[in-house]
Amino acid sequence: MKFVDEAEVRVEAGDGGNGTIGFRREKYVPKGGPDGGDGGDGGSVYLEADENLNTLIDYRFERFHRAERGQNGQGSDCTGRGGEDLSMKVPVGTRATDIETGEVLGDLTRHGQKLKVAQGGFHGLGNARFKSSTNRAPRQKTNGTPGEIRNLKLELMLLADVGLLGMPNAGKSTFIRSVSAAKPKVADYPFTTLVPNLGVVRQDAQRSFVIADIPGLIEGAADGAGLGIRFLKHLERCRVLLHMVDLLPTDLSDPAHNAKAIIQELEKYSPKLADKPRWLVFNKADLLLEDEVEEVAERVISELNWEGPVYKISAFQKMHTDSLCRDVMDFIETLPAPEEQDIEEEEVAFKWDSYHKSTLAQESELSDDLDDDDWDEDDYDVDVEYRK
Ligand SMILES: Nc1nc2c(ncn2[C@@H]2O[C@H](COP(=O)(O)OP(=O)(O)OP(=O)(O)O)[C@@H](O)[C@H]2O)c(=O)[nH]1
Ligand SMILES: [Mg+2]
Repeated sequence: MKFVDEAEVRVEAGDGGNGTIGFRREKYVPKGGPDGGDGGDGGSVYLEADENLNTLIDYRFERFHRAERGQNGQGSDCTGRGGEDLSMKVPVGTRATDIETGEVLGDLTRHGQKLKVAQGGFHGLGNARFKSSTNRAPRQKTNGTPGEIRNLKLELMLLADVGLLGMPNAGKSTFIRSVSAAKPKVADYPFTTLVPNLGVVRQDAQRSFVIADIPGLIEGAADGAGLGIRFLKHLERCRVLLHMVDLLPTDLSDPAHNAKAIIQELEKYSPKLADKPRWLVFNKADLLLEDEVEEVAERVISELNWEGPVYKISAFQKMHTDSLCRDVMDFIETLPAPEEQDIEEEEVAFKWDSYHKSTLAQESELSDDLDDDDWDEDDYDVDVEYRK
């Protein structure tokens, strides 16, 4: 099955219910006054992060999602029922973007986190609301406002602490197999990995980190060569990148050249990603004599002008992999905790926010302007007494 990490959906919040015009008509209660109730608010649409999901594939097949409309108001001051909200479950790590505006509405990074993506319409006001000292029998009401409609792009960003970067065949999947319980396919041909894999590396009962294995990059990836660079977005939130360099590529290509190509593609894709902490990891050290490993590594380091951390491992034979993981764990722990973005239940800009205020303000200006002569014959000199 194809791994789906992107989906486009249309979300429609419910419209607000309309207000209604009504007057109390009851035996022995002459001129009972206005009693048209307000409508109910329309339901909003939310995304909710669920750690039990790991793909957006369902949203490929079900594109339309609608929350309930608010009911209209009724007589006897009955307010219409509010529409039910709609909650759409998405995997942790999903980002929602408005396709029309390009605005990122938010990232769902924690289980249970909710993000409002379409605001339900506001309820309309019943005529009882428009009663004032100058207008005892108002015939105004307002309609509910339409619910928001958005076309959303959902993208699943894998949340990994560590990202593996490198040419095809460098041994990225072999590495994640040896240090975690993840078992991605490993084979001696390029582009074995077609979809990103995540593995959890456990140091001890309390300490662990998540590592992401993504498909290999090749020269020209930024221009679409190979599988392109679209998978690099999975590394955007990693804290450290491990750049895996094959010490002895089977195609006899030059490790230094390969390493440079990867760095260039990375810089082309995103300078921000290229600025992330990055460690150089030479792999397949078991294929060479120790001196040869040193020699190749030194040459690559000097050609890259590399000054960062360097490791020489054999993913296959688990040589020095434990110490690498220990260092990664320690490094992650020294970093400040990732900023807790307080985006829970974040309100998205809602154009109707001032709707009620402005209609009521307008109406009260209007009724202030009314002369006594304009009074409806239903009007009273005394306040209407409401009795049931
Ligand atoms: N001798 C030796 N072979 C290794 C080592 N690591 C990986 N290999 C071999 O190299 C080949 C490629 O390994 P993968 O782990 O599939 O490489 P990859 O980087 O995930 O490749 P793509 O998924 O195609 O990008 C396989 O035949 C592995 O068995 C190692 O440390 N030593
Ligand atoms: Mg692989």
